[in-house]
Order: sequence, then structure tokens, then C-alpha cells
Amino acid sequence: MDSILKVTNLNLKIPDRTLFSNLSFEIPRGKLTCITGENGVGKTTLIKHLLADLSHDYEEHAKFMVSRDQVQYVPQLRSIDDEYPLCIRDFAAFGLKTNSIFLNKEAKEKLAAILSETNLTKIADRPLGRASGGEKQRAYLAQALCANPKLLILDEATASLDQTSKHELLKMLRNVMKEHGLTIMFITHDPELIAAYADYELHLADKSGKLINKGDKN
Ligand SMILES: Nc1ncnc2c1ncn2[C@@H]1O[C@H](COP(=O)(O)OP(=O)(O)OP(=O)(O)O)[C@@H](O)[C@H]1O
Repeated sequence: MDSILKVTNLNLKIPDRTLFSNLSFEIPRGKLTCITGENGVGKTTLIKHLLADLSHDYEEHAKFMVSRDQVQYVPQLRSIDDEYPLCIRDFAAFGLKTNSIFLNKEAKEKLAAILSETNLTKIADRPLGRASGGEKQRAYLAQALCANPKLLILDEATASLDQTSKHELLKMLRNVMKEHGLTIMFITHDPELIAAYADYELHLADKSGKLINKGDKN
């Protein structure tokens, strides 16, 4: 398998229990893999642990075929309150790898293209705090895409969205996956989304994990 991540015999403990014991799996490159498992099984903790290993170049149990700056992680919870003043365009632009507050022509074009891909062009000047749940998720996605990731990891990105917005986000993810040549890991509990959009499912249970082929989706 052409994989972007290979995990081998990983043991992961929290103070009062073992979350995973001899966990081994691979994540296929260029595909959308849903990470599933009951509440509290350790999905978020696993991802954070793997990213910490990558940051420290520790490869004994987790070997990424990409560098840390090629991975974007969109966390489950963000404290964006109603008064958050930054507009959607400026929030997304945080992902551009530039130190300047003035964007050059190339950066402006890239930002405009990503805002268009994520269906945010019309509302790009709206404060993020006033955006709906679906619009916020698309803004997080736009910011992540601005950083040119090869691997995108989203943690429960659809948890608070209605049916229409969930499907819209997943369709968008599959599009950007193709356009940008990305690999996506998507933590979710939603069986309907898994059936419709996942190429693979990594199911975590009993301190272990199993990769299931869900059939390639277009
Ligand atoms: N730093 C920590 N110290 C102690 N316990 C922790 C810590 N971080 C996470 N846990 C516990 O580890 C377990 C796994 O948590 P985690 O958030 O990874 O689960 P999850 O599978 O992502 O759950 P959910 O689907 O509810 O988001 C939980 O019981 C949680 O309370």
C-alpha cells in the first residue's frame, strides 16, 4: 500500500488506563480515511500523540512520509465567540506562509482561489464571529489549505452541522483532495458520511485498530 503514515506497535497510556496496545495501521496516500470509534476510545489523543512524535522526529512507532509543516490539523473545538472581529478572508490568510501583513500578488491570487474553492468568496469580508457553523468550518478548511498541506486531519468537523452543511463540507473535502493532491484523515461518528464519502475507515476499538476498505469514491 502507498501510505502516508505507518504506525507500528504503538502503546499509548493516559494516567489511569491504556488507550492503545500494540496498535498498528497504515493510512493510504491520496485517499479519505475516516477515523471512527466510540466516545473516549482515544481518537483525538492518538492524533495529538502522532503529531507530537512527528514534531520531535521520533519515528520508532509512527513514520510519516511527510514533514510536520506539510500536515494541517483542524481541531475539534475552537473558541470563536460572536464578537471575534477578524473577517473570514484575513482569518484564512493566517495559513499563508508569509511574515508580511501585505500579501504579494501571488499570495493574493492563491487566497482568492482557496476562498472560491471553499465557497467563501461572497462572505469573505464578514467577521468570522458572525459566520454560521458551516461557514466557520469552511473558513478553518480555507486557512488549512492556505498552508499547502499534503495531509489534512479534521477532528469532528461536522459534529455541530445540519445534514445539508455536512454533505456540503464532505463533497468540498473530496474536491480539494483531488485538486490539491491531498490525503485526508477525518474523525467522525457519522455512519452516513462514512458510507458516502470514505475510501477507508480506521475503526478504533479494544485498544486496537482495523483499517477497512470502503470502496474508492469519486
Ligand atoms: N491529558 C489527559 N489526561 C487524562 N486523561 C485524558 C487526557 N487527554 C484525554 N484523556 C482521556 O482520554 C480518553 C480519550 O480521549 P479522546 O478525546 O482522545 O477520545 P475520543 O475518542 O477523541 O473521544 P470523542 O469521540 O468523545 O471526541 C478520554 O477518556 C479522556 O478523558
